[in-house]
Amino acid sequence: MSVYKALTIAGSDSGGGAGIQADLKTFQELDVFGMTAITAVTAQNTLGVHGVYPLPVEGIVKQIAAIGTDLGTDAIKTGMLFSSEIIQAVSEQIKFFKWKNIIVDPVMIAKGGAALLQDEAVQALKSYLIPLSLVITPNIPEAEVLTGITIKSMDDRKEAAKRLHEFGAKNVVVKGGHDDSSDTLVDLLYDGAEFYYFTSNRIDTKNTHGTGCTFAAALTAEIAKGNNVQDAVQTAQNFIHEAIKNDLKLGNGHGPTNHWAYKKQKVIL
Ligand SMILES: Nc1ncnc2c1ncn2[C@@H]1O[C@H](COP(=O)(O)OP(=O)(O)O)[C@@H](O)[C@H]1O
Ligand SMILES: Cc1ncc(COP(=O)(O)O)c(N)n1
Repeated sequence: MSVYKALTIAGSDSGGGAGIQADLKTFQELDVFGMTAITAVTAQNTLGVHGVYPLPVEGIVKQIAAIGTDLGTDAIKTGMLFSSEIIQAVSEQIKFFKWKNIIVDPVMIAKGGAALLQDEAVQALKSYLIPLSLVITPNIPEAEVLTGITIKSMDDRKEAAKRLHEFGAKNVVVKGGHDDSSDTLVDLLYDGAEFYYFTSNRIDTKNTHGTGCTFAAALTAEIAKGNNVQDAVQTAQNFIHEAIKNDLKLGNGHGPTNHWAYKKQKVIL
């Protein structure tokens, strides 16, 4: 039996719904062996972020090197990277180990508004990490910050996707969760030649903590298993859809999604 592996380089969410915790749960559900390099510890729950504690860059580099010099990985997901120093160091490690299947979720702001990326680090994302990515998965506000394009329509989103491709991302997914103009939700994929539209029904819930992390982790797991980007985006959308639809109703604020739901529903079918 082949064991496929994925490494997540991201922040820890003590509440278990986003960050490293969401990534590991998603990898496990999709039959991929998960490994971690933690960039920052957050004190967080469904009500918000109560503290952010970045790790020393040396400690982050050592975690990545520990994977690179022994276990290896089939794909990497990056999430909360916090500072330009961390982004540079992570990018150098990715180049050093010649890793290719890099999925960049350009995490900037938590749902409650707390900054998970310093403002000056946006340029480092563009200069160092995005050019190494196989797929970048911004939500609409993140795509706006990265490109400077105000996104009001699908044409604006396509323009932003093209710009992100010019920055060096081989594939761009501009996710549609923040466009509440319709009940149909569209995640847009651009591969440098064509646009692909992945549609789903919008679910009316406040429990969307960690949706972006979970979507990108599912995409990473599918790439780790050797699937192509289009199929991986479709599975990621199916995974997050089930996770949101079958929410767990935990906590008093924006609750986590249900990482068990996709697999359970597949077993029942
Ligand atoms: N209310 C919702 N109903 C169904 N799917 C959703 C909903 N909100 C987000 N999604 C899906 O979750 C994923 C993350 O979307 P988005 O909210 O745009 O990103 P982020 O969580 O990074 O802000 C996307 O695949 C999107 O289609
Ligand atoms: C450690 C960490 N990483 C990422 C997010 C973004 O999650 P969301 O999907 O809620 O925007 C988060 N809240 N915490």
